[in-house]
Amino acid sequence: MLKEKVQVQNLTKSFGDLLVLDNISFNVKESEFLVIVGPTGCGKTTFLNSLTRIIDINSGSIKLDGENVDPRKHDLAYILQEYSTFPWLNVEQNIAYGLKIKGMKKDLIEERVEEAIAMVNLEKHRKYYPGELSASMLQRVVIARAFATKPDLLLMDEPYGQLDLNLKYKLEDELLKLWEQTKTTIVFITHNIEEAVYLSDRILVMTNKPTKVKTELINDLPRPRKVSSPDFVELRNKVTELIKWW
Ligand SMILES: Nc1ncnc2c1ncn2[C@@H]1O[C@H](COP(=O)(O)OP(=O)(O)OP(=O)(O)O)[C@@H](O)[C@H]1O
Repeated sequence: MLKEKVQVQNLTKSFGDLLVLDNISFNVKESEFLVIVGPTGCGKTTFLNSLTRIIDINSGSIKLDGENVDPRKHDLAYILQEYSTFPWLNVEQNIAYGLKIKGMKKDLIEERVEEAIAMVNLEKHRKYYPGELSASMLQRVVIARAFATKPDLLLMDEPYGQLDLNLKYKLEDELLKLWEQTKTTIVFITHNIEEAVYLSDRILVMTNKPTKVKTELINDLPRPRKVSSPDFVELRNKVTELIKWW
């Protein structure tokens, strides 16, 4: 039995009179790939900001490994839609940045950077600056930087939302490979139902605001998944029916 890594209990958040997150509870198991899907404006960002304590919540709790989540204590890695590389740092330096901030020793930083560069096949581009890299390479730098910290939890908010389809598929496959290798616990938020079915172990479907967990679906389709297989299409249609925010 895998242990519960994240426990969200009765999480409620409002801005003034606007109730955004309405008594949300769910758990994430260690090494699980959880995908959250929900309508635009349902409070994804509010949820991520609550998790990382950027904003205060009204009530409830978010626990990581049994303790109240605390970015100073826990290693939380974020991958967002915007490429958040530092243009004045090269690939190696970008990957090392978060490790330096954590005060890690130089030897360990070098080891982690090497490992991460190899994981995403950026050996030949280690001295390149972001302005010299393609979109796919930039995304790999961001991924490498996140995995280099060996995070307790990796949070991904629509990371591939703006990429063209072929590139998106390629990066999704790379992400799955890294996830399988590292057994990282991932919470991935998306509007894209096909992406949710392709990636997830479990899908959490959220309602419109005030947002609650509408339902959850276990996704045990065998990997690698084929988007055209009947089982895939059936699950995709099921999630689509459940969401129907349009
Ligand atoms: N600081 C704030 N003050 C007031 N209202 C806010 C604040 N932050 C978010 N909101 C409101 O909370 C609701 C949820 O916003 P949030 O940005 O979390 O949604 P989202 O699901 O991330 O949106 P999208 O799907 O567009 O990315 C919105 O109605 C938004 O206007």
